[in-house]
Amino acid sequence: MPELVLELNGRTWTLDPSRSYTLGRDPQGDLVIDDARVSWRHATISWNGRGWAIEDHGSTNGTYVQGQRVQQTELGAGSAVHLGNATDGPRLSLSAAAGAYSAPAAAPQQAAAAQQGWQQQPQAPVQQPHAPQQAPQQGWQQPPAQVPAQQGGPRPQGASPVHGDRSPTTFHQFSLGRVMRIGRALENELVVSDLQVSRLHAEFTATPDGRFEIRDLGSHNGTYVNGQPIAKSSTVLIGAGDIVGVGHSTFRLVGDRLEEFVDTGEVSFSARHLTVTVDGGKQILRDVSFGVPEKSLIGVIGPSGSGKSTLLKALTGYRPANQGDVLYDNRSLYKQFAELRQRIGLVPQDDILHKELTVRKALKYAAKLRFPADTTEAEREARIGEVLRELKLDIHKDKKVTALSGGQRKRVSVALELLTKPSLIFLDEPTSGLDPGMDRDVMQLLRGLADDGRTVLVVTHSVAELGLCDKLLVMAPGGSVAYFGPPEEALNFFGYTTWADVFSAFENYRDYDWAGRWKGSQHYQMYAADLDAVAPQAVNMPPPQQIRPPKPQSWGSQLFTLIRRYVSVIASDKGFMALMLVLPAVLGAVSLVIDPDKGLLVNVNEQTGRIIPNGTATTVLLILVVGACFAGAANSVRELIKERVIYERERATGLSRSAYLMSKVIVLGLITVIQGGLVGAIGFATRELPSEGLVLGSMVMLELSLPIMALGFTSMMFGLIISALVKTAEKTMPLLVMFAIIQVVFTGCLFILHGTVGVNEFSYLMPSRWAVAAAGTTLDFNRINPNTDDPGSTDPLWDHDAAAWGIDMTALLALGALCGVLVARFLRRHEPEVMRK
Ligand SMILES: Nc1ncnc2c1ncn2[C@@H]1O[C@H](COP(=O)(O)OP(=O)(O)OP(=O)(O)O)[C@@H](O)[C@H]1O
Repeated sequence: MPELVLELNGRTWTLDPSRSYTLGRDPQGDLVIDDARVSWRHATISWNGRGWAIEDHGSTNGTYVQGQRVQQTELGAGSAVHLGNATDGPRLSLSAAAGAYSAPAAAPQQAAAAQQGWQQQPQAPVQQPHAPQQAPQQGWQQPPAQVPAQQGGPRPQGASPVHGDRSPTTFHQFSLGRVMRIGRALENELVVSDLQVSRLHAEFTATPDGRFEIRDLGSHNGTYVNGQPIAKSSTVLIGAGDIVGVGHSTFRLVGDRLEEFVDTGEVSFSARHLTVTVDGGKQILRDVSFGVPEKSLIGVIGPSGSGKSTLLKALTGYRPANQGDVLYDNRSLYKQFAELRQRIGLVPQDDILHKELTVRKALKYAAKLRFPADTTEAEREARIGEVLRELKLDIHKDKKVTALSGGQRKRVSVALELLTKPSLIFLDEPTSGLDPGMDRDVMQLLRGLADDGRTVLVVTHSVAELGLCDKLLVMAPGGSVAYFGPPEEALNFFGYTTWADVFSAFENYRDYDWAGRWKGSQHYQMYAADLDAVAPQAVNMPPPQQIRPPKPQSWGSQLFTLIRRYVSVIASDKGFMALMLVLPAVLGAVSLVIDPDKGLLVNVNEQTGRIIPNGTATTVLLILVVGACFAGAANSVRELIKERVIYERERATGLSRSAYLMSKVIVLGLITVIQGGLVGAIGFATRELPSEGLVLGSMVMLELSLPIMALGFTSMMFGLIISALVKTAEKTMPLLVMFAIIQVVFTGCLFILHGTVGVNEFSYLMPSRWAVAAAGTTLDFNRINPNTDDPGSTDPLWDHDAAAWGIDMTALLALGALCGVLVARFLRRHEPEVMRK
């Protein structure tokens, strides 16, 4: 095979045709060219079977042969190539090798290069793919060869890079007229061992007329073509260059072969010109660009309000930037959000765990919600075991999350995100509130995660362990970049000895042009200039229906899991359970002290035949109604706010809003209805009641208790509204008290509402009004509590007939349903922006 000798800056390499060579500023590349005009991964030189060729990887400043910018061209002895500039960019001269290729010959050159400061990757043994065997009768073939996905591996002829300059992991050969099914199950022609993939996920068909199709087989996590999801069970034609995504794998057609790329996490990541503008035109993130190679840990620091959280939201797509792009493995995150979102893990500042559960249970429910419905319990358990071992949590797995230290708890949050093997992990202040030892522990954990083949970005306030990061991004007031580069050079860059000084400078010179200082620096030239050279572009996200996350589980299955998890959480909190019983019992019992010997019947003066108002009945009903209102609302008022962070994260991973809400309504509804029953049973048990009800005949006590139970339910729904509206849990208590007092006022027991224009109509919005009315129809409230100001006038809501009882109950429950609709709307406000559909 013909070798080529490459000469650059007076040094020479004998190129081996069995591998390719990456050129660029990336220290991990084969030929490292430290020139700002050269891109991080600029180009690759490889033997294509016929000759040597150079291929540009979309470099900013271009690759030039004979003064012409080239994308891909063949090279021969005597060729000269300039990188970054046609005339004075670094020049590669190529000449024929003197003798036949011999592997040892390369070694001394490598050693020499290393001594001279040139970094070359050790020449890892690379398996050359064998010529694929054509076996049409057998249909699809298993891969003829496994090629390690690493830089510098051989690339098949004619293929252009899809994922940076990574090489395909595997090739699959196929023949016309055959079908190749992809899935997790062993019976597929192409088995993908990835829990994100359904057992029978999709199938490629090579039609007899030479076209190729991909058909989704009703997969849980979706099949994607060029980052866009295809409809469930639909078929789409694919052509050369189209990328089909299935779980962590992507496939591309090259001739009659299918190249498979498996995302093992070792992918590059960059942000270009990210700018976020809020209503009113104010920019809160300004032109942020940075990029890192695979396996990087990036620290982000900056003073309060410098846009760190905004940046995190832009990078994760939670709140996409208005301008710029985020490139994941050279693919646009925004354009291909539907597919790439599944590769992102986000650990918010607050723990995304139910603290009452044990570590294992918390992970079990998370896995059940995030993995496709067709994963078995054993598969999920196995993955949980792997993650627990990886994060050294297996000894704590049966402990409740509350019993763990802050650092361990953070580990569990990370473990939860790692379940689905994300390649990019973002953490928002994971060490806030931790002592210095735990801070180090968490940062070392992140270092390990990056080293194991992931890109990890951590926003932090703690500067003690920044040295563990590969790169540091310092944000300046106003949301612009003040520095990006190695952490050890950062203080020097700012000219201070401590970070406290740097932050003081940010504070004292808020209007200083920190971004201008950064852009005028050498560090900028070295670490960000080439990313910035691409013109900023406006963000055009696909329509919301295309970026909706797939629902790995059906609605019913999500609901079932959520109910089980919620019941587990409640069951593990014995104090709460006891309170739920004691509260209605006490509220019911206090009504017994009110004129204990008096009943709830109409008082008629036997001599005169006139009706005497029965104050005991109105007071008892008032107390029971207030008890039910209070118990119902108190159950739910903290429910959504305390789980908001968990909800936000789970919503981004495909949780259904309505399934979530319904799980709360069912569990809390059941609890409040039982509590209402208890309040009614205690309150009415010792009282003299009418002998016949209007609807349930002799079951008068039940007929009277049903409005109390329904009131408990509707009050619980009001509580959920409060919980969905407030920003902090502390605000719920005053609102709960306010709600209960308003209910007292509008019961109709304290003053006559009927006939008071405006007030009466307003009272129709109050659940207590309808509950008192429904019980009042049975007790005949128009006679128990007659309108003395306007004798003879009666309240139609209190009419002593079954129809009035039915209307009152319907109105009460309809109010509850209306609250449900409102809660769903308010919940939407707390979802990642891309989820608000
Ligand atoms: N939706 C919005 N509308 C208007 N201004 C906003 C909005 N979101 C954030 N801001 C403002 O943008 C700036 C950056 O906010 P951001 O939360 O990203 O800062 P931060 O660096 O994360 O701060 P901290 O360290 O305090 O969390 C702040 O001044 C904030 O008030």
